[in-house]
Amino acid sequence: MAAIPSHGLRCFNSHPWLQTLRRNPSPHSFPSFTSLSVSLSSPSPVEEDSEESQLDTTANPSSTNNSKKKEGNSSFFPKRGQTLELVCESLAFTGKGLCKVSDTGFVVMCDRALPGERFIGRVIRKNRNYAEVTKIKTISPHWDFVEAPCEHASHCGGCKTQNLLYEAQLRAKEEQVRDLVVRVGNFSDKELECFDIMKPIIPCDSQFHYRNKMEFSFGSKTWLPGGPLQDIQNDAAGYALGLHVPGFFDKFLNINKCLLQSEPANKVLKAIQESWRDPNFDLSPYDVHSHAGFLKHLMLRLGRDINTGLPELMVNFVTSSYKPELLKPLLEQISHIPEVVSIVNNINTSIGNTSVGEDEYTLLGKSTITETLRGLAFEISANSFFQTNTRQAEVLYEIVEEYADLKGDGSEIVLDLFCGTGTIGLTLARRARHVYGYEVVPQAISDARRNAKLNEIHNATFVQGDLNKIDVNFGKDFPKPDIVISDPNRPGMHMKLIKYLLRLQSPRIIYVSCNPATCARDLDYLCHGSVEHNIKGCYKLKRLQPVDMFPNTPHIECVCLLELQ
Ligand SMILES: C[S@@+](CC[C@H](N)C(=O)[O-])C[C@H]1O[C@@H](n2cnc3c(N)ncnc32)[C@H](O)[C@@H]1O
Repeated sequence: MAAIPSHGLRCFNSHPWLQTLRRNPSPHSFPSFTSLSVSLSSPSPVEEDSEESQLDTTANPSSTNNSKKKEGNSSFFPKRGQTLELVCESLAFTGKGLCKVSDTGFVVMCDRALPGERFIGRVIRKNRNYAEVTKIKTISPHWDFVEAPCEHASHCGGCKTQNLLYEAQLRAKEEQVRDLVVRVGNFSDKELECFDIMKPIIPCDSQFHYRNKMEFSFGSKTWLPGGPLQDIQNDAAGYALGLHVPGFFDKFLNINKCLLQSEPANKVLKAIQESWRDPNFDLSPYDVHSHAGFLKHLMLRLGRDINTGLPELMVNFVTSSYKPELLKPLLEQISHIPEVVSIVNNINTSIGNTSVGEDEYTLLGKSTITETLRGLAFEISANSFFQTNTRQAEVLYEIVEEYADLKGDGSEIVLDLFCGTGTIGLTLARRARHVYGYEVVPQAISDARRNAKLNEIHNATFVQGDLNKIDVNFGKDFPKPDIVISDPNRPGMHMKLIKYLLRLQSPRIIYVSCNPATCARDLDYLCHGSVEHNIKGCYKLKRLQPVDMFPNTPHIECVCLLELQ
């Protein structure tokens, strides 16, 4: 397993602002996790200003800053719509650029501002102790600039850091994890360092084409970068098939090719792009305002044939009703592509934006695809969770196995919480007495059970259930585990589960996380407790391994090893 040298510590020390923020937590310091997450979870999108035409011409940006200097640090708070000249100091958690207003130190966050970049931003949102701006003009570029290979890179919500050198992306991610573990998790830099807890981030060998699953949305209005919405309703030329414009549920950037997904997936996307607007097909995109229209999402998922190792692709059309005859012409365009082995149709009649259907029909080929991970075969259906970067998932699971450190004599019990299709539990089952997996999605549980059979694993039990709703009876159906694996999705663990784990006192917990902020919070609860929640921590953080599963995006994965004190 390749690891790059630890940039984190070096970089951390070379950023005096970060030290200052920690030493001097003032109202103008870095936005707290809580305030940041509030603003993220309840965004009130403000239209992005379009380029310089929107610039406040009555005051040049530097004079704006100068006039504010006179007001003094404590009273400085920018107004909505105000323009500021800013320099991005670092990438904060969620991938936004963190800037400070000169002299006042007031913190401003800007999407797509990268470290070292000098730019003019307009205030679009004010939070308790920081503001958010939209970039309207770059004055000088960021450090570590590289040309982004994708034409959509500067607008698409998928890749936000494509034009940042990969080593700089890794450095920033490592810094963010360290920062959150210190600020939110209440671990000291010293203990992370002295006890060799935090490991250097593990890079991803492929920075493109690494995603095995992409979900594109159909929309009735294409958004063109820098321009107004193409408001030509009912005109197929204005229809979009692509990704959401960041922060907007109703604007779509039309995408013909995505560099994060595989070549076979791009072949399918191209074939559909070239045909779905054909008026003879009578296909309409679903409109999120009027709730009229048929096509909602196109999900493309890549696996491999477990015998030949050849790629196999699932195409999932999510539609608002079941009208297979309408999809027929599209099927004709893609069924000849050799990698396409499964075409399914999820029917989602809700007005929400989700791609999970209430009903699913197999229109062509198989209802699942397969993939091989750490020597085991897995069947994956359209709506089951499966790690989206297969190669890096192998790296992640190898770390989990290392941290689990099973004796291999078949004496130990493993509890796999948030087990998805059972991938982690099944890779450990070979060396355990029994694995118990819990997961909320019924389809994932059936996949997990089928996967156990497929691999002739007979010592694994998978149970469907909501881990946010456990009661005092949870845990009565299985023996006390020696090792708990917990791999929640972004919101992290519910307090009920934290309390259960603190009562359970299993010797070892391996916490796999795709959100370092909630991970840091949960580590704090498990290790230090919380007066507010009336819990006493009883674990010690032994290892924290960040893994880059998602190059060119702000997402970070971590594996943490906790031992009972
Ligand atoms: C990050 S995935 C991990 C899956 C699996 N460990 C893996 O590596 O493939 C999180 C899983 O938690 C499940 N999940 C989310 N909320 C849940 C809840 N409240 N109770 C149980 N499972 C939940 C999701 O369906 C998903 O399969």
